[in-house]
Amino acid sequence: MLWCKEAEFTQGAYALAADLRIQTGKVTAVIGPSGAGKSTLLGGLAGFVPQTRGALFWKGTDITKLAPAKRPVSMLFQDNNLFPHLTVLQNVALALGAKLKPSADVRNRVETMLKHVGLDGLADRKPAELSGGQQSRAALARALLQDRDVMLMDEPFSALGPGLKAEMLDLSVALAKEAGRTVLMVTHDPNDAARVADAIVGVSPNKAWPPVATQSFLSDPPDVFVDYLG
Ligand SMILES: Nc1ncnc2c1ncn2[C@@H]1O[C@H](COP(=O)(O)OP(=O)(O)OP(=O)(O)O)[C@@H](O)[C@H]1O
Repeated sequence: MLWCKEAEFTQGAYALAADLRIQTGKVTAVIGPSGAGKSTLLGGLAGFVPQTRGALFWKGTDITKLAPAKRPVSMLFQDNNLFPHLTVLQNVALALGAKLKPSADVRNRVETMLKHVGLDGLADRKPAELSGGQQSRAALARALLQDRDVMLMDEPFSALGPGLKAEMLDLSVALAKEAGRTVLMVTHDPNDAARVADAIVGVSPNKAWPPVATQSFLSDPPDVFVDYLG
């Protein structure tokens, strides 16, 4: 379980309170109005946004003070964070702490993962030689190879067209589940949540609410989200 115990995450003048528990191995969608604090929540869990109150536990271990790189968390962002001067192989191999000339073993592991995400044969291209969807796949491969228990997705596919966005979301969730990950994904689309999420964390200004089963949240939303869901 990922437990935000009476936590507060703060960016400048903005503070988000979160007192909630996320179940291990489940997919949880994070939804709520623009500017409410969804990215703040994920950034706080990843350790990029300062935690100013409370504690954060993963499977009973206090990770509140751990630096981002030491947390059991991988993150997929909208900009993919691929290094333009590195090949796909080198970018993805970074997940394994590999140097610029990966060993044969690392190359094998990366190429197997590239096959999983549909990038077979593209290991030696640079990011600029890939389509937007292929770049997303490379970032997904890197996040999956990182082998961290929790995968945070902050709308990584929102720049893609609707069909590809849905396909990438489904692929990410399927592969993350296969790898036994716990997934938190920000989305603006309740249909995404309905399709892939077990539960929904609603974020209203300054507060992230405890998760509610997806169907209950969508069919009978908590009062504070009724207007947002329309
Ligand atoms: N670096 C920062 N410094 C100060 N305030 C910030 C910073 N980043 C975000 N904020 C503020 O924190 C609040 C929450 O922002 P956040 O990006 O978490 O919202 P969001 O729900 O993810 O929004 P969106 O759906 O538009 O991406 C906003 O009021 C925003 O202006």
